[in-house]
Parts: sequence; structure tokens; C-alpha cells
Amino acid sequence: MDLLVAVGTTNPTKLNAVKSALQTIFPNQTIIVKGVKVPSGVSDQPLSDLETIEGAVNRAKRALELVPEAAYGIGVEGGIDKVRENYFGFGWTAVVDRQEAVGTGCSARFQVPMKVMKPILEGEEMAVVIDRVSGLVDNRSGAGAMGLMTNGILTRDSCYVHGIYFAFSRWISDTKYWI
Ligand SMILES: O=P(O)(O)OP(=O)(O)OP(=O)(O)OC[C@H]1O[C@@H](n2cnc3c(O)ncnc32)[C@H](O)[C@@H]1O
Repeated sequence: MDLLVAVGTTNPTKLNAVKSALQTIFPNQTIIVKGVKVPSGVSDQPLSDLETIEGAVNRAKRALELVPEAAYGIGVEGGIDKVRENYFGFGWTAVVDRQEAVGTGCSARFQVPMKVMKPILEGEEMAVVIDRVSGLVDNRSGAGAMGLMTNGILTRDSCYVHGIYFAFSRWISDTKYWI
């Protein structure tokens, strides 16, 4: 059986994360992931959990609207928030179904070095700063800052997969926890 989902992005690393997570969650279904360009409705570089979740939910809802045959809309949004004196980067995922139920989940978080954080606080996007410091091109579409900060042990998509699993928990865990 086919399972078609609409994802509010065209970024290949996010689309890979969604495909990989859904293949694990629904092993007996053929997963079809349709990426669509949608506005996140938040700033290009969200600087709080709240703003990042809002971006993920907006992307999920807009993607579902744009693809009438999709069972779920999925939004994945990268963001940064401050805990004590340090900043942490992460990706929030939101999933929306046709009954308007919403699930949310977050990836693991990495400490953003202050050298990278300073220009971000002055208004630059993390992707731009990371490319400049690393010398790489379009790192956001590959292993990402998560890859660089762990020297390749983790990647942006492998970390985002966990947020996607958690965002699906209301549909895949025992209903006794929810109703
Ligand atoms: O095309 P979209 O879906 O917008 O993909 P994006 O890579 O721009 O991703 P987001 O808007 O969700 O992320 C907000 C910003 O944080 C950047 N970012 C987040 N995680 C990153 C990572 O692991 N490596 C590099 N940049 C990252 C990202 O590229 C943006 O500048």
C-alpha cells in the first residue's frame, strides 16, 4: 500500500530524513514523499523553540493543503535557542493529519560555538555562517552543522529522524496514552 506525505520543504536533507523515518515507522507501506515549497511564516533564522515550532506547524499545514492526496502534512524547521549562556541548534518537526490532529517532536541539539553564533545574532542565517567558516558550499543540504560539530559522527538528517519519530508518536503509540 502507498503512503503519500506532503513535506513543506525542497531541502534534500529534510526530505531524506522524512523518507527514512517513515520507512521505519511504516515498514509495510511504500512511502512517497512529496516536497513542496511553502513559506514558513517565521523568520529565516528562528531564534527560539517557540518560533521554530510555529514554523514547523505552518509548513506542515500548508504542505497538506497543497497536496490533496497526501495523508499527512509534515513541516521540519531548523532553529536555535539559548539555555543559560549557550546557544543550541535543533530541528522541530510537526505532523498534521486530515482530522487536524497535530504532533510535534524535536531532534537532538548541538551547542552552537560563539564564533558561529555572533554573526547569527547580528542577523545572518546559520547556513551562511557555516558555509563561510567551513569553506563548504550548501552544507545545509548535506551533513549540516550537526555533521561538522560531531566530526561526521552524526548528520543533520540522522538527527532530524528522531524528531520525526516523536512527532508521529500520537499515531504510532498505544492509544491508551492519548485517550
Ligand atoms: O529550504 P528550507 O526548508 O527552508 O531549509 P533550510 O536549510 O533553510 O532550513 P530551515 O529554514 O529550517 O533552518 C533555519 C536556518 O538554520 C540553518 N540551519 C539549520 N540547521 C543547520 C545545519 O545543520 N547546518 C547548516 N545550517 C543549518 C538553515 O540553513 C537556515 O539558515
